[in-house]
Amino acid sequence: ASILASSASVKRSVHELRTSYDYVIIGGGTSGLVVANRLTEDPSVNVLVVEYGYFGDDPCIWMPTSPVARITGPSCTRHRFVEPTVPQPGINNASTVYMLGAVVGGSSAINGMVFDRGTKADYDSWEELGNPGWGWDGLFEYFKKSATWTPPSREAVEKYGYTWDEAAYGGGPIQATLSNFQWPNFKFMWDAWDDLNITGPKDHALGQAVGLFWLPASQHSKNQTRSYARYGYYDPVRERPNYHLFIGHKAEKILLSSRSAVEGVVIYDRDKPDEKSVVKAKRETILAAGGAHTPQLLQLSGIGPKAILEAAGIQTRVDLPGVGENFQDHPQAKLICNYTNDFWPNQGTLETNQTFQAEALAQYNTNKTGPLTLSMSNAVVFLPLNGTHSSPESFLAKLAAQEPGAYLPPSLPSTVVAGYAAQKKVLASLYARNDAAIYESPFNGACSRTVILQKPLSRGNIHINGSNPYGPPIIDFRVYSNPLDVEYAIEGVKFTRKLLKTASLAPLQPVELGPGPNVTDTAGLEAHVRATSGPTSFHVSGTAAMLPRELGGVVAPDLRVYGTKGLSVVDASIMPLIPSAHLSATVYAVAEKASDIIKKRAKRS
Ligand SMILES: Cc1cc2nc3c(=O)[nH]c(=O)nc-3n(C[C@H](O)[C@H](O)[C@H](O)COP(=O)(O)OP(=O)(O)OC[C@H]3O[C@@H](n4cnc5c(N)ncnc54)[C@H](O)[C@@H]3O)c2cc1C
Repeated sequence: ASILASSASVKRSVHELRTSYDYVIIGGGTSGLVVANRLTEDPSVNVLVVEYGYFGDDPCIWMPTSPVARITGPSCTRHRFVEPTVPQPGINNASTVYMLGAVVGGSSAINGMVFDRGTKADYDSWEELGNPGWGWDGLFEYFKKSATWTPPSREAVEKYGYTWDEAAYGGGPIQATLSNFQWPNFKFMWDAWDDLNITGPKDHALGQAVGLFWLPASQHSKNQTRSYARYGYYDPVRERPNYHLFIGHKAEKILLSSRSAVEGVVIYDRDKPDEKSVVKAKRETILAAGGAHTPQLLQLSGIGPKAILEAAGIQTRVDLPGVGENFQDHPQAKLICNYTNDFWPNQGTLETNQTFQAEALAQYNTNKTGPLTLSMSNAVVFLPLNGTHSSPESFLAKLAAQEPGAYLPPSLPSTVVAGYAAQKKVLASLYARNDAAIYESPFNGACSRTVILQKPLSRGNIHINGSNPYGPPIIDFRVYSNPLDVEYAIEGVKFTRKLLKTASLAPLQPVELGPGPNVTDTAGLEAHVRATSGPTSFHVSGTAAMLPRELGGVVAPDLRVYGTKGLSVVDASIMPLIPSAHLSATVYAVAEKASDIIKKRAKRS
């Protein structure tokens, strides 16, 4: 066990807890640890965090880059929820293993460490949907408050031409940087995008995340380890006597009074589900269990769509149809290719060549350099509809003509449909703009490309299982249920093909393997897209959306759950529309802002 894990604030048994706390936070993940840190800044306030996971001190957590898990032995399986998902008709009935962090630090402990923000237009659309103060101007200070920028080495800056703008960052707990290492074939891919006349901002993080740009990682530049919620927000304050972190315990449901005020939270040791206890908050109970488990907990507590609760035998306390609906993620389509004349070494070498792996590991362990300091990728293109679709006008016309309810799940309550109608208007304007991204393709030099759909029009849902309500939730992406998402995926693959014809990639002699150069008709491309797409980038969001209640909202702009007293949500589930970015930076900013909102209302009461 680590030294940190024996800190005074860590609790392992209910007998070590107080009878009540000012705040109980459910989930010691990305958002939960931010809010706990900020609330315990006031020594007169005490906070309990209930976290299902334990501390994760394994290399698969602290070392950057994903292939490394395979190199360094035991993977992070024990620090993950691996939730089943519903087979997806849109991708030939494939189902996916859905991973989420189940460890102190939550998904920030196991994610790909891409640390980017969406565009100004992304967050302004949240405000437009009825959330004053949640636009770019209202969030920017919190993006800065949560993150610190440290430049890479001077040598790397010169070699790769890295650019940034310090104005995008403050002095916050999460460390952002770029690796001192890139694969030799990387520059060719960067130049290939350049050949397509794609330019980009000096730093994406000032609200202009469109074009070709550097993609920071949440990484400590000095020792080249992951920077995440535990290291940034928990470890530095772990000795605060007013902060209790209760690990290895699961929150089962929230108990409500007859007037729907929170009376307590039922919890149990994750290995002893029959021995239940109740913890109580005097001021607020705060849900930070993440986009899949927050709606599950609400539903198990009787807060959710009546029909779903009834089917599971749960008494409805607050009929809130939006709980678990509006599920959004970023689906990934693929262009598969190979270089005939690749450089050695490359990403594939690290994945397959054991001698090279051993050398890379030694290099990392000895002086923190080399390929293992590079997380998923440090460069990306984010692009609008215009330029990535062969006929943006026809796409926009088809979108305008769609009935809002046409491709939503059947028998969806009218408020949720109304919410989607409102989103659709905002989405139509985002699709039409040149300063909002619809297409993403991150890269590190390898030939094959993912085309990540940034503004999916399909909506999924996460419901408790009628026949086993306390088991894992049912996760249904409903990927490609809206035919325009399939159309865009096809167009995205077609557009990406242009890369392979660029002068800059010519020396590497790229060969298209999937769909294959002969596949040019829509039916063939559609078959490829459906056979090879993944439904997720592990960006679960939107399932307890911050929207007006009459639009299927679950929380108000002050993050309190409609129809309840003393209950709020601070995690990725509150995002009404998924931003065009990987989510962690936004989750940190949201949780920073949430902390201020919660502190302010405590002062007033
Ligand atoms: C595999 C993967 C790769 C990703 N890659 C990237 C990336 O490269 N860049 C990026 O920006 N984002 C990435 N993301 C997304 C990003 O990490 C998440 O959106 C973000 O961390 C979510 O924060 P959260 O606070 O909403 O939830 P989490 O951080 O998941 O926190 C939820 C916490 O609640 C706990 N919990 C859940 N249920 C209960 C319960 N009933 N009782 C007690 N505790 C409970 C969990 O154990 C967890 O610690 C990735 C996510 C995953 C899973």
